[in-house]
Parts: sequence; C-alpha cells; structure tokens
Amino acid sequence: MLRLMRYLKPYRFTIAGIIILILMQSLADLYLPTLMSDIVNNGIIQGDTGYIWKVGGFMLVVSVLGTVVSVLASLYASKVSALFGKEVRLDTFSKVERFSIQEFDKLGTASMITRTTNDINQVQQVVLMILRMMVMAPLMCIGGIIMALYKDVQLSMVLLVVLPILALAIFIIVRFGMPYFKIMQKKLDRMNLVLREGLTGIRVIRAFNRTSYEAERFTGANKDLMDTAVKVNQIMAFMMPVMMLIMNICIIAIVWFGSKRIDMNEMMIGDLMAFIQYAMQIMFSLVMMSMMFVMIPRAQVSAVRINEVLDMEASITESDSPKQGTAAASGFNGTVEFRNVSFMYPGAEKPAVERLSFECKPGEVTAIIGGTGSGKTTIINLIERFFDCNEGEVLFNQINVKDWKLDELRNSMALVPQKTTIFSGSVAENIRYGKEDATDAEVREAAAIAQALPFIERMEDGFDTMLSQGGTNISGGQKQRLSIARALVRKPSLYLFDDSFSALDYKTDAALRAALKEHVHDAAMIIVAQRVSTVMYAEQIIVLDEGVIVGKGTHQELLQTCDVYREIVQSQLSEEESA
Ligand SMILES: Nc1ncnc2c1ncn2[C@@H]1O[C@H](COP(=O)(O)OP(=O)(O)OP(=O)(O)O)[C@@H](O)[C@H]1O
Repeated sequence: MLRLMRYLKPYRFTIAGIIILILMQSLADLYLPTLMSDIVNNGIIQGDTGYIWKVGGFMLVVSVLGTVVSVLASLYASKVSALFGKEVRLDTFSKVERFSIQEFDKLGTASMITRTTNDINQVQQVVLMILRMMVMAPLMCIGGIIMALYKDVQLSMVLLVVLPILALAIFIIVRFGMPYFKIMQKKLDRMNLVLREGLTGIRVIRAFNRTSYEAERFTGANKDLMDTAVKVNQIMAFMMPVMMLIMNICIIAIVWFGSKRIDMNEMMIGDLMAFIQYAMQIMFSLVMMSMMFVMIPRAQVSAVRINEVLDMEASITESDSPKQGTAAASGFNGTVEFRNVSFMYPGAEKPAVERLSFECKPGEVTAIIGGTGSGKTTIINLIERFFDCNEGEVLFNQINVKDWKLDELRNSMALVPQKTTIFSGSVAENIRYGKEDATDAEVREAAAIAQALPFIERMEDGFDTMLSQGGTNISGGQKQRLSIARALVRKPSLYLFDDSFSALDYKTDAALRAALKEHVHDAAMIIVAQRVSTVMYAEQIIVLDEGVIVGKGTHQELLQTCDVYREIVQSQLSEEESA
C-alpha cells in the first residue's frame, strides 16, 4: 500500500495542514477535562460562581475551536482522499487501456472492473481514515496517559492493568478476522463476474430458459460473499461489546479506587472526573487504532490487486526505434505480407496458425475462407498486432509490424471485427468513431457505401438517432453496416473485414461489395468470410484448414486445385452458381 501513497505527494502541503488541524483538535480534546476538573475543584466545591463563569466560558471557546478545526480537518481529509482515489482510478484505467488482449484475458474483465472501482474505494477509505486517525489516535493515547499520570499517578495503575488486556483482546480479534478480510475481495470478484455474464447474456439466458439456473448461480456467488461478510461482521460485532465491557470495567475500577482516594483526601473529585475522561480517551484511541488494524490489512489486499494492474506490462510493446513515417513514402501502401508465420495463443496446446506465407496487394481484395477455428481471426489479430507471432514475420508496407509505431500502424488500418461494437451515442457519433474530424458529408458517404443509409434515413432522427449501449435497439445486420461505415469513414490503406458480412442478406452483401469496389480503389482489403458468394470475386482467395494454408488463388484456380475449397463450394453453391 505504501507504493500507492506516492499519489498523495502532490497534496503534501494540504496533508501537513490537516495534521496541524488534528493536532489542534487533539490538544483541545485533551485540555477540556482539565478545565472541567478546575471548575469542579475550584468553582463548584469552593462555591466561586465567577470562576465557574470564567473557566466555563473559556471551555466553550476551546470546544468551539476544537469543533471548527475538526470540521476543517475532516473536510480537507475527505478532499485529499477523493482526489487520491480519482488519480489512482485514472492511472489504472489508462494502464488497462494500453494492455494487449493477452493481459485482458489474464485478469478478466470482471476483476478489472472490481479493481478499478471497489478496490480503489477500499484504499481511498483507508487513506481518509489514516489522515483522520493516524495522528489523532496515538496523540490522544499518549496525551491521555500523560494527563492521567499528571492527575493521579497511583490511580493510573488501573490503566496499567486494563490497557494490556484491551490491547490483547484487539489483537486476538484482528488476528481471527484477517483471513476473512483477505478473501472478501476475491468473492466480490466472483460475484461481479456472474453478475456481468448474467446481464450481458440476458437474451441467451431467456432464450434457453436458463433464468433460474443463472439466478441460482448468482445466489450461490452472492451467498458466498454474504457468508464471508457475515463472518467479518460477526467478528466486528464481537469486538465492540468486548471493548465496551473492558472499558466499563475499567471505569468502575477507576470510580472504586478513586472514591477511596477521595475518602482519604488524596484526590479531588474534579480530578477523578477528569481522570475518567482521560481513561475513556485512551481507550477510544485504542479502539480507533484497532479499527485501523482491521481496515489496513483489508485495504492492503486491495492495494496489492491495484498494484498488480499498475505493474503489469503490456506484452505488446513498441520497438525502441520505431520506423516512423515510412508508410506513405514506401510506395507499398496497404501491402500485407506473411512470411512463414506461426502463432500459438498463450496457454494453448497447439498452434492456431502454422507456416503461413501470403501477400495482399493494394487495390486488391484478398479473401480468407475456412471452417470455424481454422485461424482466420488469428490472421487479423496478427496484422493488427493484438498478438505477436512466435515464428516468421508479419509485414505491413514491407515493414515488420513490430517495428511500427503502434498508433501509426493501427491508424493505417480499419478493422470491422467479427463481433460488432456499438457505443451509446448517436448513429453519427458511432460512425465518427473511425475518424473524429469526419465531416457530415463524409459520414453520410461512408454510410451510403456501407448500405446503411436506407435504414438510417428511416429512423426518426436519422443520423442523430440515439443508440443504446451494445446497439440493442437495432438489428444485427444494421449493427454490422454501422461498423463497416465506421471503418470506411477512416479511409485507411488497409481494410480488415472479419466475417463482417455474415449478418447481411445476399442482396445487401452483393450491393455492399459492389459499392466497395466502386469507391475503394487504392486500399488493400482482407475479407474473412464463411460464405463462398462473398469471396468468389476476390483477386486472391486463401483457403485455411486447421491453421495451415491449403489453397491460394482465384475462385476458378482453386476449383481446379484445392479439394477443401471445392468441398466448401459444393456445400454452399449449386453447380451453376459456382461456375
Ligand atoms: N484467445 C485464445 N486463446 C487460446 N486459443 C484461442 C484463442 N482464440 C482462438 N483460439 C484458438 O485458435 C484457433 C483459431 O481461432 P480463430 O479465432 O482464428 O478461428 P476462426 O477461423 O476465426 O474461427 P471462426 O470462423 O469460428 O471465427 C482455434 O482453435 C481457437 O480455439
């Protein structure tokens, strides 16, 4: 957790101010019982009303001052801890954004969300508590002991007996609770995961009538979390009465021995009253410290989880000397070349693609076809550099993708992923996601090529129609067309369509391909597809089977030379169509 404290550095002067305020508050709190004892001893017992008024008035000033500084300290402490939380959240989020897909897979989205929200909250709470109590508790404890000794050394022997007992009780309770505090966050992760799956998969859950199964799964995770929380609270619930009991026994002992000392004229009544208050202050400061002992380990667990994210290095990093700006000048704008590329996903048992070699040229369409799991998306992942290949080279514009500046590499391409992503916002905003400064005319043109214009114009607010997150208020095919328009508006030198026409009917698919041919001239285009009708007019078709290239050529060439292609064609097209 100490490492996270570097985020407090910019607020060091405010923190110094908070410490001074708390110091003043503690001094005021420690001074009040003495003033009260003076009123009793010198005012009430002596019958001196003037003295009572004078010291009473002073007491009022001290308590008002104490209250003001206490409010100010709380205010600034809350502000500093909130700013601390904001900064850590921002850094964690920025870090997560730079992660490659591999790190996402490793941590899991649910855990990533818990870490950026709940875990940071835990640490933020502790920072607030540390700012408020770290200085106050020891100060009140030591100050209280000094004042108690000053009031009556012999009576302080009671504290000598009680305080170690109280400290031992706190120690035992915290020790029992610690393991539970540690597993709380893990259970919360699990519950978030189930909740997230339950919410994002709601359509499938309903369609397969798995609502009760999901409810059971959630109840399980929820109950698991609750059981741990109950155990933690049981321990905490046990802690308070035990402490109160010890504290009350202590007070009884003080009153008992104190009254004897008053009887023997060795102590004054006012001093006994002040002594009781000091004893309370000492014990409360111990309770405060015990609360810190409870919360700090819990936040420590959270801090470790946050640091795990902050320390995780993205596996895809830029080369130290990226070859910038060579893209346009090279004259190979949009060229992709795979040279003997093999790749195995981390943790997988066998390679997803093996010894791939092919080239895609600008102004041409290269189609990739193959059965499910044959490695089509993997090729796209390697071009976008979501993963690095284990063997061989992936070249873009004749430069190894590893030597590119990542921004520049990805800016030169436009990907339409297999699973479309629609953000909450208007239709125009969703298309403009491809190019922030695109004019209205460019957005409209992209929509027209993507065959999205007819349905956008039918919408009540046209391009200003608001789409819900995930695009739940439009159809799958409409989402695909918007996603294609988003890529088109970018006007890159390479288009990557990963099974992007699958949700379109044959007519729209054909119209879209015709429009692409008409408008996209210089760029290279890679189209991953399962449908022969989508790929048959491509300049080059690559046939994949279990991660290896089993055929390369035009439709007609492959019909002659590639069995796998012939089988795919026969299963999809009538002989007439395929000829
Ligand atoms: N993140 C991953 N971790 C481990 N293995 C993976 C991962 N993604 C894909 N694979 C495996 O790699 C192989 C190729 O997957 P890929 O997604 O490239 O296939 P695909 O041809 O695009 O399939 P589809 O047409 O079904 O989308 C498959 O065997 C798949 O199980």
